[in-house]
Amino acid sequence: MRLDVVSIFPEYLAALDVSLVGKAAKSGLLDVHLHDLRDWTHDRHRTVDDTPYGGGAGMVMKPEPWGQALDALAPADGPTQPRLIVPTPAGRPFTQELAYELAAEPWLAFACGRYEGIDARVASYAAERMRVDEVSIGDYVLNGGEVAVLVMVEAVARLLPGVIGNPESLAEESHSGDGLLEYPVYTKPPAWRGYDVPEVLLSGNHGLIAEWRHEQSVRRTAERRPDLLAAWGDVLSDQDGAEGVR
Ligand SMILES: Nc1nc2cc(Br)ccc2s1
Repeated sequence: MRLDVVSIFPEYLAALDVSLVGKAAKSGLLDVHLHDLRDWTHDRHRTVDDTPYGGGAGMVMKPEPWGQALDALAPADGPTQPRLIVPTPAGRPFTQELAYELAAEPWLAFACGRYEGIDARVASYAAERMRVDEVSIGDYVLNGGEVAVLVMVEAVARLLPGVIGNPESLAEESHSGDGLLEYPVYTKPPAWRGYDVPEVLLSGNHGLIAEWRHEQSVRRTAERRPDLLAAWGDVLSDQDGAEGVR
């Protein structure tokens, strides 16, 4: 997968060279290209923003640099086009489902907005030749799209075949196929500061363990994300809670 990221702070994306994503890049699974939007400005101050039409506080990112950046990294007469992702608080929610969808794309481009956002005509211009998704990573406002890109790139990259060691671990994560939150996990020692690992996990009875884990997932989802529980009936039992038996 090729990834292009355009930002006025490309150094913000240096984190993509670290850890799992960095390993994927070094192994050739990811081909990451960072671009400084100011490379497509032509005035002495390398201006990328201006005051908003219609008034209001803050500044808006000018369309010209973005248009030239998109034309440079994805020429209109090129053989293929990227899928353009524009992080914005006003976007569609970024979900695990969307992460899987993006992981299937051969080429993603990310446009990192700053200030009050990017002139709306840029997305319209881009949509003439590439798929454009304006995406939100949550109902809060950041100072720019760079952090959102780091979140989305990590969520997408880890789904690429060969990036994480044990693909089986993807199946049981929160927000994986069954729509439930992940069950609580434990490791040695069996007793720690007055907390014991739930007995069922030490039993070796894989059927009981699977049943306990499912019930814990449902319990957690009901407590923390009842909105996700719409598809599940009340299968909670009155077994010991996940905090362990004191
Ligand atoms: N939650 C989010 N906040 C922001 C702010 C700006 Br400015 C650009 C993108 C995003 S995504």
